[in-house]
Amino acid sequence: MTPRGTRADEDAEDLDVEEVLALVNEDNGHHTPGDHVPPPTPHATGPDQPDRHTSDRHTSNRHTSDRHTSNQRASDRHQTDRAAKPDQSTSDRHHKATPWPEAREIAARAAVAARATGRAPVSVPLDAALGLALAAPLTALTDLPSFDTSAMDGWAIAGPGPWAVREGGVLAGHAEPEPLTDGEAVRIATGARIPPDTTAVLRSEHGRTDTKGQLHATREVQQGQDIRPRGQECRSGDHLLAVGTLVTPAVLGLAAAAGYDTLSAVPRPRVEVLVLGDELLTKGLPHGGLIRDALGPMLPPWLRALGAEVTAVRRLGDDAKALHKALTTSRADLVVTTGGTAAGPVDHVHPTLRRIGAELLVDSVKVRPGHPMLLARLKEHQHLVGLPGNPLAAVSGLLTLAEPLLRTLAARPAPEPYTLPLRDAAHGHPYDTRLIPVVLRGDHAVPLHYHGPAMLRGMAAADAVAVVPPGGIRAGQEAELLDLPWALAGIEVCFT
Ligand SMILES: Nc1nc2c(c(=O)[nH]1)N[C@H]1C(S)=C(S)[C@@H](COP(=O)(O)OP(=O)(O)OC[C@H]3O[C@@H](n4cnc5c(N)ncnc54)[C@H](O)[C@@H]3O)O[C@H]1N2
Ligand code: MOO
Repeated sequence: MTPRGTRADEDAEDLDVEEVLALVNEDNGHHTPGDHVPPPTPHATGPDQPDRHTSDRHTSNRHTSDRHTSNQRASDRHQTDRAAKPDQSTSDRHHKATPWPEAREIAARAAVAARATGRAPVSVPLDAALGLALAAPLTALTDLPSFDTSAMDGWAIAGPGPWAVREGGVLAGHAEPEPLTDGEAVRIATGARIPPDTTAVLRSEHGRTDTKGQLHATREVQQGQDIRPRGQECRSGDHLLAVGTLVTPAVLGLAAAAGYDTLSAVPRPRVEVLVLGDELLTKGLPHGGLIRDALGPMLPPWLRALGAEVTAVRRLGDDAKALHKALTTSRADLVVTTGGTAAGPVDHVHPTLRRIGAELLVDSVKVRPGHPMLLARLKEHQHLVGLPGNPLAAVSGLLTLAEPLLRTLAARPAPEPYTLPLRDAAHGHPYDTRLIPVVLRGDHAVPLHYHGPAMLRGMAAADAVAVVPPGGIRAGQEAELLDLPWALAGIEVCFT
């Protein structure tokens, strides 16, 4: 929604005065000749500045780093500058910005409330249940195995050998065979029912028949060997899986084996995507100031990988009326907008939310890129995530707000947090969390270049995203990592 020519390039985020100062402080004055460092100017943040360092809930060793301390000094200096010349509008925006970890918690909590009141479990055929969370425990509907089963191809035998071999044989799927008598054997296949009074199964490679047709064991036979007794894995009524278990391919297999045709599951949250911006093309090359829409193709599969059912992707241009109508008529659990979150002349998201009386739960986040992202409650069970238009900023909004919200609505388990050392240093923002695409190489994460807010080049090559706390991370220092939904499983099996 950026009217052409009205706004400076946001990639200049990397030249933000706060950050340049932080880098200066990190270097402790060791500049190479010709370094250009802008002089301190009146700072663009609000009077809550000193609290920022303590309000972020990253690991404590990061907070106590030298870098942090030097940033604190930079912050103190900014405080003085601000006192001399406050900027009210930007001050307000920074003042209300939510720390990154807290924004994620607010998104998850909003979904807990919506899920508790608004989302009944559904009964889903097995072939449609992949990726859903179980809404009822999986309880065995049968014994498994449901009959005594041969574990091997060979002979069912009764008593000590040699054995007289009965005519015919028993195959998997046959009805219950006639009982054996002592000294008798019958050919049997893996998975076939064990005849009553069988004492063991002799594998085909462990038996030989003599010229009179008598069967001899070529090694010692143990009572019950290679018989899978009925109920070995579970008895009918046994609890197999808990409520909330993610339905994976293996869960589908177990459910089928245990007798299920349908599963009671938490439905996928329905998500509608509204792509805003008159400047967007859906095909061909950029021309005449128009650019390709990168978010329309990227968001639906990403949202599906996060557990959503994408019910519609609509391109609304920069049309406040159309946005108002779309928001007031949507029946989705979550509306995701792209662009229009800032305060430009055609940024209609905030005015429209005000107009419809939506409650802003998060109104900008202390994260780079993507700080103008927002979360609003439209109705009791309906939320809106406003993603900034810059493509990597939109990814940041997905990871920060949409992921915890959708995961919680879908009742999926939270991923286990994990860290890896960064191979190279990652510069941080002085006050905000920074999200940087990384590739995983051995036991290190390697930060990628091309992570400006308008760029997807780094993210498209990434395995994960590193969470860089205020002040940055030194080479070799551990960084929290967020997995991308396809990185571990591969795109075809990320349960979309
Ligand atoms: N005066 C200020 N201007 C801006 C601020 C600020 O704090 N003060 N924040 C900047 C930041 S940070 C971001 S991020 C953007 C967020 O802007 P919007 O959410 O209003 O997004 P737009 O202005 O509509 O677009 C921004 C940028 O992204 C391009 N875009 C939009 N949609 C798409 C899409 N679907 N595919 C590809 N590219 C898209 C759009 O053309 C713009 O270039 O605001 C800054 N401004
Ligand atoms: O710089 Mo904005 O942070 O592009 O999201």
